[in-house]
Amino acid sequence: MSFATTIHPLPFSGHKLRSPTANLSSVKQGRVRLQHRRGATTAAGSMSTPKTISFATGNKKKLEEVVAILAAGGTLPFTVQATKIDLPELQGEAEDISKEKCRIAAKTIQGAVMVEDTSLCFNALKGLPGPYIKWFLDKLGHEGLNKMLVGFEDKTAYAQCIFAYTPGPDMEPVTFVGRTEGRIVPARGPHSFGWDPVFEPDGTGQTYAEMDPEAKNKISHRYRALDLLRKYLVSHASQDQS
Ligand SMILES: O=c1[nH]c(=O)c2ncn([C@@H]3O[C@H](COP(=O)(O)OP(=O)(O)OP(=O)(O)O)[C@@H](O)[C@H]3O)c2[nH]1
Ligand SMILES: [Mg+2]
Repeated sequence: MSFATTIHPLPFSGHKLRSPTANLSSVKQGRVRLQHRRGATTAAGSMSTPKTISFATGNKKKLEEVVAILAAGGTLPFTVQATKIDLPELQGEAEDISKEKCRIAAKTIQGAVMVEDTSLCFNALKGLPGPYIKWFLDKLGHEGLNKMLVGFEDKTAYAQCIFAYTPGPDMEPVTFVGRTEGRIVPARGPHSFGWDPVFEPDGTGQTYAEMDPEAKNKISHRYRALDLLRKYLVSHASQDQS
């Protein structure tokens, strides 16, 4: 399989995606173009990777990281298009949540789509808050997340990202799980993204919030899951570009 080695990350809607102050509405329908060149053979029919895949999310920070991770990862034979959708916060097991978000997004978009769902799992609490971290963070804040573990010696936790991808509505999504192990600590670093200040990945001595974005994007739960999805999409890409 041979794909071009050049990558052409185009800004999501007029460069605004890279700005921390970017408005979500400004990234609607933004895109990163990752160009391909001629290959040799054709991959499997209806399941081959489409030329354009929507990344559906309502979270601009996720979008920024996904763009940066894909742009750093080399050539891709498809274009990723950011699509702002208010996806429901579902209940259940993390993988089922991600799949269902994907089905809903594919039905809404009527096309190929990827989504992700992120969990923050405390080992002392057998994986909770997990996919419900959004509400726990919202209601309790960083201090409250720490207080949840006051009665436990075990402060270890893992950040988990599950990407779900489908080539289109009516097709079963496939999922890709990325985990980063760490522990919950009192908040350190800028408060620019969710629970980043209270999660310290193992072996780094820094919270996600204290790390350079490039450093986070090399070890993060999101990077690990997206790397698996990227490899899947590349391996399923049609190489017949003539
Ligand atoms: O500090 C953080 N570092 C991260 O790397 C990260 N990734 C996600 N989150 C937050 O964890 C919850 C997941 O919920 P979530 O997956 O449903 O996301 P969401 O509702 O914001 O977007 P989406 O569902 O439209 O894609 C939400 O509060 C997100 O803001 C993060 N916080
Ligand atoms: Mg959500």
